[in-house]
Amino acid sequence: MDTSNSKFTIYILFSLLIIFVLYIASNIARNLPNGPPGLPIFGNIFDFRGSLLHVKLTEWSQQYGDVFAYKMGQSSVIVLNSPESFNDLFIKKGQKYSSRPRASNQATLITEGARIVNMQYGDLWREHRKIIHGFLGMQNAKIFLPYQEYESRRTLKHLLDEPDAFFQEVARYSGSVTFSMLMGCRFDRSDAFIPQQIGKKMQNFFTHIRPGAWLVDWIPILDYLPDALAPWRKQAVEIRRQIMPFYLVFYEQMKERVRNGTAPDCFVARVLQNEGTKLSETEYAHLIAELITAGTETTATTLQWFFKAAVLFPEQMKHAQKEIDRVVGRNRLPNWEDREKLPYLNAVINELHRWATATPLAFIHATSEADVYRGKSIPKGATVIPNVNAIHKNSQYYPEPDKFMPERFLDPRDPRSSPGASPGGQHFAFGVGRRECPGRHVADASLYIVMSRILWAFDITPKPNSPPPDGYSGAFPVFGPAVFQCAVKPRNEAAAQMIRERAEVDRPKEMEDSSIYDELLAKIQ
Ligand code: HEM
Repeated sequence: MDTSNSKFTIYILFSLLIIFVLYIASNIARNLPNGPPGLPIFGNIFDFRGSLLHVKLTEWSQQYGDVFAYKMGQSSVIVLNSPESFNDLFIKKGQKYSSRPRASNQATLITEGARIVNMQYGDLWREHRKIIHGFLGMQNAKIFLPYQEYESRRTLKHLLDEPDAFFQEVARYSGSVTFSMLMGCRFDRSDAFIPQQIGKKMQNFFTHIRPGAWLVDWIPILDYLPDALAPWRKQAVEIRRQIMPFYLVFYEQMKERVRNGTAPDCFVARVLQNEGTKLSETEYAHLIAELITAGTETTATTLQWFFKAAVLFPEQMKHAQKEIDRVVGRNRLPNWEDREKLPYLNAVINELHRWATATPLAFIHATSEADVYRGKSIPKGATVIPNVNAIHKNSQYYPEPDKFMPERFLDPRDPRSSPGASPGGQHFAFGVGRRECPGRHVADASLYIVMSRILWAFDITPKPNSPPPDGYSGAFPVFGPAVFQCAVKPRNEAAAQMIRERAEVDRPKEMEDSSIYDELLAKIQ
């Protein structure tokens, strides 16, 4: 090797050493919570290759404890993995921990800053949340009941006619409940076009707005490049163009019908008629997109997990069926009044949220002020991840976490309850604190009525030689089970007869059929 080459090598090694020392020193000076060591400049970016975020973070929680930090490029990410840290930070210090990450200009190009799910904590978020609460709050959620009641009977009929289509049918059910309320229209077929599209649009949307989806999210200096050298900006606008025209069809159509007096009585029409609502056109369109997506996908996914739980844990489902038969009898379907007499079924619903959490990381939070927690610094603007999955899968909080044990959610006075088997009878599937899911009461009622009736009417069993595979379908933040098959058979002929008799009666009011949108949607595909 000649001397100039060896001088160059020494120079490079020395520079790398300096960068490394500065990186370690800056981390020590920042006094972040401990966590996995990363690379200078890149942080832990390369640690996530080939693994799902919630799986990797749960692995790390076992190594680094209930509060740890890691680096994505220059940004700090704090991960909370225990009910105590959720309580201390999201609830007691909700003022500081209820924002969303600011890092992504890419996400802003896609959402136009108008989606509540990734809105900063502040006035605009409050305004959107107020409108949503008016629609979904505990009291208002009651106006959903007739739709849930009717659509759940339609689900029984569809399962009777096409038992293999249960994956699509639950998407139809939850989409139809949401659309009845939002748009005054419903879906009649399990393979209806709109619910399937909502699933696809949602995946495309979240894949590209989640923090870290783009390299520039983690290396913000790249954002100073002009448009000609930053093709990712054009890509973000293109993603918006793939998603928003679908939702704009519903918005524009309803606006027109409100104008000419032909709109059905529904939430979107009422919001558009309300002069007091202070949203811009863009915000309206995104609000509708948001509610359609959030209302449909999460509930549908939870119901897909329910079918999987039924296949894997037949004994627990038999217990629930026995309880339903005892309380309801075999001469009518379960109804709303039965709920308080069905503690085991309620425990099945809670355990379902725990065992297979549809949103395993809830949604990503960020700090709006700097803070100190357990002697460690949490910077202003840090990403904070509620790792619900790590709590739900931790045997310290839920012994034998892989088992489906509704007993952990029974009242401790119930002799069947397993003592100390859940922290305060709680799960965290809807998030906690100020960003907690505003749709949880609606979701809860949707799940109760359809699950109680499916268990009343059907036995769900494995198909010979096709056990459900492990793994997931979907993408951050909503994960369902990998597609599987099962047998869905009426428990007896009388149950099948009851399903047929009750399928069409007592329609809540004349709903439009979603096919009125088909022609408009076809134009934008
Ligand atoms: C089983 C069903 C559901 C699950 C598991 C679920 C779960 C969640 C979770 C984990 C969050 C994020 C909480 C956080 O940031 O900490 C959330 C937010 C949200 N959910 Fe749900 N959800 C469900 C149903 C619904 C329904 C039916 C609606 C509306 C019709 C809805 C509307 C929303 C909205 C608008 C937000 C954003 C709130 C904000 O950022 O302030 N969700 N949901």
